Amino acid sequence: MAADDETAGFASPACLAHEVDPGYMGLPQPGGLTLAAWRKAERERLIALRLAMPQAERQAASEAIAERLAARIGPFAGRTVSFYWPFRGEPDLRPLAERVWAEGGTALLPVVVAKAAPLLFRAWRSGEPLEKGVWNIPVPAEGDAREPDVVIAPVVGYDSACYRLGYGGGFFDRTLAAPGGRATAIGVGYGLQRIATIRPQPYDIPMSAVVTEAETLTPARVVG
Ligand SMILES: Nc1nc2c(c(=O)[nH]1)N(C=O)[C@@H](CNc1ccc(C(=O)N[C@@H](CCC(=O)O)C(=O)O)cc1)CN2
Ligand SMILES: Nc1ncnc2c1ncn2[C@@H]1O[C@H](COP(=O)(O)OP(=O)(O)OP(=O)(O)O)[C@@H](O)[C@H]1O
Repeated sequence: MAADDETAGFASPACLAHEVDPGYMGLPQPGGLTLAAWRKAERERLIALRLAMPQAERQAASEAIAERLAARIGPFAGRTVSFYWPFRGEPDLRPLAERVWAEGGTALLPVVVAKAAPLLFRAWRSGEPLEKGVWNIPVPAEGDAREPDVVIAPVVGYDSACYRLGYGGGFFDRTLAAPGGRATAIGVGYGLQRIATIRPQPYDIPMSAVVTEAETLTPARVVG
């Protein structure tokens, strides 16, 4: 009854461990997998699903995503928007990066400086030199570090609360959590990458929106 529900003067229990996914502490999950093993298996499954999409479908979806993104972010003039060099079947948004330049904005690409460190961003426009960075990802060969106003983050998986599952490096989470960071993060992916929950952890930062070919999802509601 009510008396049993009383917290006896405490605003919250002394230990919040029960609110954290047991996998975060390395404990086994109900399904028998640790959080890390579950995420690894989900990543492999979702990347395979994405790669199985026919190229023409990925292309059409990329164009639809670009349109939704432009509507969500624009106008671009005077703003810095970070993109990414697509791999493993990620949506190709490079034409949108060109549009950002054409409309007076600045497109950036992320650079992995070191594992377990925040990303750095450099301006890049089609035709400018790239070099191979960590994991052979092409990155701008030169240029000062720039601060993005908007970070477009490709998802491996996402859920209805706009949490993003990435490749497991924690790069975007660290970048968004870095002191002085003020970027708006928008996740992008295909609808087939949606899962019931990414099993968010204390370090996971929700995206302000996730844009797919079919919808623009925000943590509170679907806006279009
Ligand atoms: N296109 C694109 N560029 C991007 C990102 C992205 O998600 N997409 N990133 C978003 O963060 C950063 C790179 N993040 C990455 C993180 C892990 C791996 C990777 O291949 N990891 C190995 C495992 C490494 C390990 O366990 O230490 C693997 O998956 O085999 C690649 C890129 C910056 N650039
Ligand atoms: N702000 C942070 N500070 C320190 N460690 C962090 C932070 N964010 C994430 N991590 C660490 O990074 C690791 C990977 O995180 P996670 O599984 O969320 O990666 P991801 O978001 O899928 O990867 P990515 O962003 O590279 O695509 C976690 O083990 C976590 O401990």
